Amino acid sequence: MQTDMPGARTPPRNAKSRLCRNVVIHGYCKYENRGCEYNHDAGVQSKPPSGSQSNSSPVAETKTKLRVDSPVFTPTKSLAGDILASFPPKASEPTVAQQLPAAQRATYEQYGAGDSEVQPFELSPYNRSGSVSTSTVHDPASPFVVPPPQVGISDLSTLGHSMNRMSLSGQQTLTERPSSQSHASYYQQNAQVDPYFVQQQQQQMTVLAPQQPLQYHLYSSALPHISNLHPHQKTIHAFFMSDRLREELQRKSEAVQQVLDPTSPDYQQLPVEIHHYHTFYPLDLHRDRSTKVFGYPTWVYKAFSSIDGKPYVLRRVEGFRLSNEGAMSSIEGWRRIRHANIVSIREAFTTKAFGDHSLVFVYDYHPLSTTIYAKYFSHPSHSNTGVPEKNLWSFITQLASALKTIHSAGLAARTIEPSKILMTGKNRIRLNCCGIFDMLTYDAGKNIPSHQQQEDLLHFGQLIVALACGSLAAVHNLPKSIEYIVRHYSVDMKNVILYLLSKPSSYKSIDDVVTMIGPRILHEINSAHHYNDLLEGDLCRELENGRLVRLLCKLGFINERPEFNMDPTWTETGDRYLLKLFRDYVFHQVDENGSPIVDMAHVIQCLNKLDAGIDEKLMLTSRDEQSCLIVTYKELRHCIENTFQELLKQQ
Ligand SMILES: Nc1ncnc2c1ncn2[C@@H]1O[C@H](COP(=O)(O)OP(=O)(O)OP(=O)(O)O)[C@@H](O)[C@H]1O
Repeated sequence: MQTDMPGARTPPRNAKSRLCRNVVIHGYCKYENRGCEYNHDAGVQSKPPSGSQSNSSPVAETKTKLRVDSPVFTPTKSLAGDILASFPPKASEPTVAQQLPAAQRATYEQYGAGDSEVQPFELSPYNRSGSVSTSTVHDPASPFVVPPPQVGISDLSTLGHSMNRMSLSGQQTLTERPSSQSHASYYQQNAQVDPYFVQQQQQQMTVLAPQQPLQYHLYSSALPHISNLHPHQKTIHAFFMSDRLREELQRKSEAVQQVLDPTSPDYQQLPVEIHHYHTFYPLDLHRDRSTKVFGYPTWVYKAFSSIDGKPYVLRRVEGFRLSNEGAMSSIEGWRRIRHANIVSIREAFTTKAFGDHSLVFVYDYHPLSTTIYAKYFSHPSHSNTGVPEKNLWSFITQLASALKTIHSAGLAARTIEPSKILMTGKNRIRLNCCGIFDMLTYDAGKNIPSHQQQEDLLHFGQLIVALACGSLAAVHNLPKSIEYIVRHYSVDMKNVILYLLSKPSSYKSIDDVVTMIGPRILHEINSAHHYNDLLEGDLCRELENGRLVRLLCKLGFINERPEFNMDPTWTETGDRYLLKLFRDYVFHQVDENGSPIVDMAHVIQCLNKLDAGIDEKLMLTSRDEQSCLIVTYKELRHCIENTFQELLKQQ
């Protein structure tokens, strides 16, 4: 093996006919005239064919092979300069900053990135295509705006944080903003407070791109049927959760991120912030305010908390003036209840931010949920199609479980009615709006939970009758409805209904219902465990991807870093240079026509091998195709670990 110190080892006999490795790596050998025995005429070395990034081609194998663990592998600065010089930005090409959208460019220049004359990195093809956009996505037919998918929760919490800071330093508190003041003028007034936030708002207000449907199947399109796979072989689908689940989760995430179109009248009317909640988004889309459940008009909004950045549901009871401060304590018992079939309540407060006296209840937000009413009773086509018995038993089991917990805590649900039972997934229901009645009808010492618990059981029975008969009117003609149920459902179902509808008595309790439905509870547990297994299987597949994402993040921290430790050539030297070539090897391969090879399987395979640090060798070729390096994944893994540690130390 060669070294750059002549005499360190005795050169082989045929040294004169072998190209000096210093010439290959550095472009010159400083020992050329000081005793180095090797050939320094680079012209004798044949140029490798173009497109030679391919994995171990026979032609490439004949090139000079270098190992990463050889004593010399730190190209001098001049080499780094050469490498950069071989990729000069074309004068006619727009600079990095010029290629960014205006808003991003401002940020880019603000951080001084645009100042440096030559950026030692190129824009990736993704940037060039401009496919990554920060513009707000807008459906012309809808007053609502869906932020682009890449805006994550972290972005939302940043927004919340910005708002927080704004409220801390602003002249006027946000909570009591006069309703006549528009959002736009409010932001203009506060422009000096938080330019970042205002810039974001202005961008949202002016850049309303047409809504693009989310592409749910970007990385695992349907495959032809593949049989005879070896046990160790996997298709690309095996690395991702099922399409159905992914689509569902993405839709939910989209719903979480949905915000109001700033130009819509709704947006102008809503307060910017109440308490520590901001970014209000109405969830009840029908305009007529019903008072039939609570006796007051109610409004439901999704909003984000600036304390934890999470979305919550704020239910506003309009025009309710709280006369007894003690009523607030009635919420305490509810706050302690955590149950899979009850929408958890977080807090309640009064506000005048809507221009009236309102009482606001804060609940957990369950994206894309609907109500039993909307699902089974809102459409004419729903009538007379009762819920299948299997599903009905599942609902009964879930509600009985929720009621058992509520009654055991000495409380009563008081909201067992179709529009207040939330469906948060397939056959998954949750009791909503718990605790509201307790506060609205608070009369210290006069609330009688046992009486209200009996009412809960009665309403429970009425709900099952309505669901079984497919009509809300079924409860008004019970004999006929029971007759229908006897014909279409099991005897057990009839018995449970009759028990629930029987006269209130001190012996009637949810415990009896739980005993009656015992076998169905076992069935429900079994189904829940099956579903749990299914989800765990999906999670296992994604587990591997989490590992690869961590690896990709490390590579991202290292690759193309403009400078490190005052050294602008840092990424072009030593271990980092190898990692750069590895990145090209994984992502930037081209075929014989120069077209990009977009092969997910290759990427996943390479990253898995890198993560495992196996001994398999691969050949990396420099971008000018003048040199190639044979390294093992194990060595590359060391490179990543060492370099990443180096970065961490400088934090
Ligand atoms: N905790 C929650 N998480 C997610 N969405 C919710 C939550 N609570 C309510 N919603 C949504 O808000 C919508 C409106 O709720 P609401 O209770 O007002 O129902 P409604 O059918 O409009 O009843 P009403 O006629 O009494 O106003 C529901 O359809 C539901 O999708």
